[in-house]
Amino acid sequence: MTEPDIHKGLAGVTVDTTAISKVNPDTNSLLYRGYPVQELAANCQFEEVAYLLWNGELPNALQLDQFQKLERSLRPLEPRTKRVIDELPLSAHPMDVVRTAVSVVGATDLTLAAKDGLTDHNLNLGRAIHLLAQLPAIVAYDQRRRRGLELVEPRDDLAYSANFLHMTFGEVPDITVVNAFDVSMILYAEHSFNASTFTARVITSTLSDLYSAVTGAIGALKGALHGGANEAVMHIFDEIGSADRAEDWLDRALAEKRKIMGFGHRVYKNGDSRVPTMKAALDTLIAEYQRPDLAALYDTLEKAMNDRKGIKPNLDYPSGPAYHLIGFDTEMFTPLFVMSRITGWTAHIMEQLASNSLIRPLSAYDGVDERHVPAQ
Ligand SMILES: CC(=O)SCCNC(=O)CCNC(=O)[C@H](O)C(C)(C)COP(=O)(O)OP(=O)(O)OC[C@H]1O[C@@H](n2cnc3c(N)ncnc32)[C@H](O)[C@@H]1OP(=O)(O)O
Ligand SMILES: O=C([O-])CC(=O)C(=O)O
Repeated sequence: MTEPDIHKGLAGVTVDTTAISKVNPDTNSLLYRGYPVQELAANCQFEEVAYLLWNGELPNALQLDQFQKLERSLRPLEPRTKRVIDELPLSAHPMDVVRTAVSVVGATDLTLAAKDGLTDHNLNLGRAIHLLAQLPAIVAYDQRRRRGLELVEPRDDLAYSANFLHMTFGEVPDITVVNAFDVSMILYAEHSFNASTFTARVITSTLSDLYSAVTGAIGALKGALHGGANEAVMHIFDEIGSADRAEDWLDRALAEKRKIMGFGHRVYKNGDSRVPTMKAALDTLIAEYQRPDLAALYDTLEKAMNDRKGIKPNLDYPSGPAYHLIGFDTEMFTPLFVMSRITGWTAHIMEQLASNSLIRPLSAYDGVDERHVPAQ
C-alpha cells in the first residue's frame, strides 16, 4: 500500500476556488473582487468594501445610499444582547464576549426556522448586514463597561468608523484618526482561506447556520497565531519598553525559541501586501499623538527581525500599535478584527453554500495496531 502524502496544517494545499479575493505572494498583491486593496483603502469607505465583498461590485450612489440607510437603522445594541453581555464577568476575554453576543443574535433569529431558513442567500445577506451593524455596538459597549462607563447610542449621521469611535469614546475623534481606523477595517476585511475563514467554510459545509459558522470563526481568530497576534504585538511592545532594548530583547526571545508575534505569514514569505498601507496609517497616528518613541521601537524591532531571521511583519504588526494609539485597551484589538472580517467570513459562507461540498479530509492512522479487549 502506498503511503499517503501528509500536508500538515494543509500548507500548500489548494482545497477549492474562490471569487472573493486573490492573495498573490509572488507579486505581493491582494485583490478584493479584482480591485487592489491599496486602491480600495485610498478611495473607498469600509461600507463600500463590505458591499463589494458581498455583491461582487462596488455600489453606485443609489445602492450605497440604500445600503448605508439599512446598516445605520440596525446599529442600536439589542436589549437582549446587552443583558447577556452584562451577565458576563469582566474576566472574560473580549473575544469570548463577542463570540457569545453573536451566538445570542443567532439564537434569537426566528427566520432560521423558516423553510430553507439556514441556506437562503437573501436571508444570509440580511444576517451579514445585521451582524456588520451590531458588532460595533457589541465591541464599543464591552470596551466601555470595562472602564465603568455607560452605553453610548449610535448616531445615524455618521459613517461606520466615525460612529463606532463615537460609541466607544463618547466623541468623534479627529478625521486623521477616523481615516486610519477605516483603513484598518478595509485591510482586515478579507484574506482568502485563512484559518478563521476556512473554519467558517467547514461549518457551513455541513449545512449548519451562518451564526454557528461565524462563532466558530471567532474562536479560530482568537488564537495568537492568527488574529490574536495584534493583541500579542502590543504585549511585546510593553515587554520591551523602548527602542534601545529591542535588539537584546529579540536575541533573548529567539534564543528561547519564542515566536515573535506580528511577524511571518503562511502565504507571504516576502512581506505582507497590506503592511505598507497600514504602516502609513500608523505613521499618521504617530504624528497625531506625537509618539516618535513608538515609531523608533517599531522600526528597530522590524529591522532586527529582518537582520536576524529575514522574517517580515504581517498586518497585525502595524495594527496593534495603531489601535493602542487610538485608545483601545489591548485585549480589545482582536474584536476590532472581527468587526472587519465579518464581511469576508459571511461572503465565504454564501460562496460555500452556492456550490457546497462537505469538507471532510482524510487522516493517516499512526496509532497502535488492531488489538482486542481481553476476555473477562
Ligand atoms: C492576520 C494574521 O493572521 S497574520 C498571522 C499573525 N500571526 C502571527 O503574527 C504569529 C507569529 N507568526 C507565526 O507564528 C508564523 O509566522 C505563522 C503561524 C503566521 C506562519 O507560520 P508557518 O507558515 O507555519 O511558518 P513556519 O512556522 O513553518 O515558519 C518557518 C520558519 O520561520 C520561523 N518563524 C516563522 N514566523 C516566526 C516568528 N513570528 N517568530 C520567530 N520565528 C518565526 C519558524 O520558527 C520556522 O523556523 P524553522 O524552519 O527554523 O523551524
Ligand atoms: O491569511 C492568513 O493566513 C492570515 C491573514 O493574514 C489574514 O487572515 O488576514
